[in-house]
Amino acid sequence: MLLQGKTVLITGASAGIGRATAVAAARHGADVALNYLGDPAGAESAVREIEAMGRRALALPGDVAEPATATAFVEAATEALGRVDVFVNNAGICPFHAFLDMPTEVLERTLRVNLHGAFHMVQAAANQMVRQGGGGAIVAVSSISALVGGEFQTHYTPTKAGVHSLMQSAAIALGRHGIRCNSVMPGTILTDINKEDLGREDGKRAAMEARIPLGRLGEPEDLAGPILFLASDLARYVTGAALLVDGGMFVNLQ
Ligand SMILES: NC(=O)C1=CN([C@@H]2O[C@H](COP(=O)(O)OP(=O)(O)OC[C@H]3O[C@@H](n4cnc5c(N)ncnc54)[C@H](O)[C@@H]3O)[C@@H](O)[C@H]2O)C=CC1
Ligand SMILES: C[C@H](O)[C@@H]1OC(=O)[C@H](O)[C@@H]1O
Repeated sequence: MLLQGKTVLITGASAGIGRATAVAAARHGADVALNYLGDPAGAESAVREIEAMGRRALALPGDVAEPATATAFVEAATEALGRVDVFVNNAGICPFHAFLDMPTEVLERTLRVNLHGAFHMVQAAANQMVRQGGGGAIVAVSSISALVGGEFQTHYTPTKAGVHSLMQSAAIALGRHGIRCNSVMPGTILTDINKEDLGREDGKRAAMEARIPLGRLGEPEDLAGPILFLASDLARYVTGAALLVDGGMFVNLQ
């Protein structure tokens, strides 16, 4: 039990990595507040799964691109669950698009959800942790894409580098309050975000798989362990760090 009696808040938790992490946190003894957008069925099924383990859970809708969502989420979660021990910034989008004709609205939406959303959410969670005292842990879902490029991700990869950078700077700003800030960098994980891209007929999925020394694409549950480790006291002296969770894809140059 890594998070016995702790309260964990997670954004984008109705599906994929966020949902898997929410359920795993409950399995490790935490009560969980889930933010989501546009998928009430996914969020409610996660709540039921968590409650079946005897933990408390609540799902709150909200678009992380709106700054007001952050304070509303943290306030509602704190009122319902009492405090915020762990915050996981996970919500994100990746609408694959070519660079030369990237629509401004696609660029701006991606920046607002992935980067501005992360900033406002982390700030709101950190303020609650400072108010209540006792420290805390923040884990952001960055990406291998913070380190390497993608032809159809010129709007997306800077947001993932930005999230990683946000954790580094926040680690300095919040260390005096006992709040640790780290990021995970997933490789390619099978979720809704890339279902269409990996289904391309030019063999994209096979090409990605061939780069991975462990021989398979990731599953959402592969991220839950590393995120919970960074959130837990096992990582009590880890802050400002980034953990690649990619089956070895990044180091596989040749
Ligand atoms: N799947 C992958 O290969 C990788 C994913 N990531 C990151 O992992 C995070 C989670 O993505 P996945 O689980 O893969 O995708 P997903 O599409 O399964 O889950 C994304 C979640 O974020 C929510 N969301 C999207 N926009 C939102 C908004 N404006 N406000 C609130 N919630 C919103 C969705 O409703 C969903 O619950 C993202 O930040 C993504 O960039 C990073 C590296 C690799
Ligand atoms: C959406 C992509 O398939 C996924 O997201 C990332 O951050 C990495 O680029 C993965 O391949």
